[in-house]
Amino acid sequence: MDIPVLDWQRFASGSDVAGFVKDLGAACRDTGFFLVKGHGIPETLIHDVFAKGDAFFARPQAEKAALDIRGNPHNRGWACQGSEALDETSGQMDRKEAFNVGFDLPADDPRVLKGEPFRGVNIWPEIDGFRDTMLRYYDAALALGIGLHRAFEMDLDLPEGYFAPHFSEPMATLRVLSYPAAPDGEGIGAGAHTDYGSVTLLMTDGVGGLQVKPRGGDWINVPHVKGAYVVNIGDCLMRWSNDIYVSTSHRVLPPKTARRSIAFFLDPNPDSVITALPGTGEAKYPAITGADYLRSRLDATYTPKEIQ
Ligand SMILES: O=C(O)CCC(=O)C(=O)O
Ligand SMILES: [Fe+2]
Repeated sequence: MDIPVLDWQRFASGSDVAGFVKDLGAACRDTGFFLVKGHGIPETLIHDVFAKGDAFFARPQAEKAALDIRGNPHNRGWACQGSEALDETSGQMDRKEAFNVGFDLPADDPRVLKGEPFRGVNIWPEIDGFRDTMLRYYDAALALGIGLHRAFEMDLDLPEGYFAPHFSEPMATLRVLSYPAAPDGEGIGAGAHTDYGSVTLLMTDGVGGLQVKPRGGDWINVPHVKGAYVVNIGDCLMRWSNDIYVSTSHRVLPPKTARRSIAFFLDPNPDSVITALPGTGEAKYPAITGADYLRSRLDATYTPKEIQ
């Protein structure tokens, strides 16, 4: 078992579409983890997201607390140290903090006014260029995630464009993460979990700690390839593909030196109905909307603690 490195240019340039789709399909069935290089997202943009994240995490607690995610019904804002346990069975809280940006809508959007699930406005710290950088990155990562679904649809023998209407206004979340140095090695950076959505695009700063546990195997380190995304299949796509693709458990060990990462979780539109894709056989799971599925998973992750 290994984690392959796939070159997106083989698909995007049209030079080796069939070969890329075959390799991608194999990875999605094996561990659901692969690295993607040649993605075309500018290094400078990635650098800027890290820098804006650093600037935010360095702000005083009181300022960050005004953006607390626990007061936000739409999964946006700041998740402080000790607010989350990705492994909700471990009794251990994750040693990390994070900031979430969701699908951006104006305050007067009718869905926002009606309070539809996951249809909220983003909340922003007062940091020059923060909003603009995050939204530019959000759009670039979304385009790549949608592109990957074009390749999934070829691999799964779906009609061209099958996934597009499910990702027209998706519940995608951009999340910048900061893991403090933990030289004591105690606890966990991010507890063992599978991701909830369709696909996750993860960029790290190269500090180690991310591990994956293939089915029937032991924990292995995810290799770092500079500039490449770590991409993994989430539970929603596993369910949607009727278990043809797999999501795999992963975790982040407490790092010796401070570690940062940028996760982009691509979930479908809230009202997308997730039911076994055509041609995948008898459905193993009942149909569920994207919003109901994501909500059920998020509720398990956050503690019911009140905001202090
Ligand atoms: O920070 C990382 O490297 C991975 C984080 C992760 O797996 C998650 O937030 O779902
Ligand atoms: Fe994850």
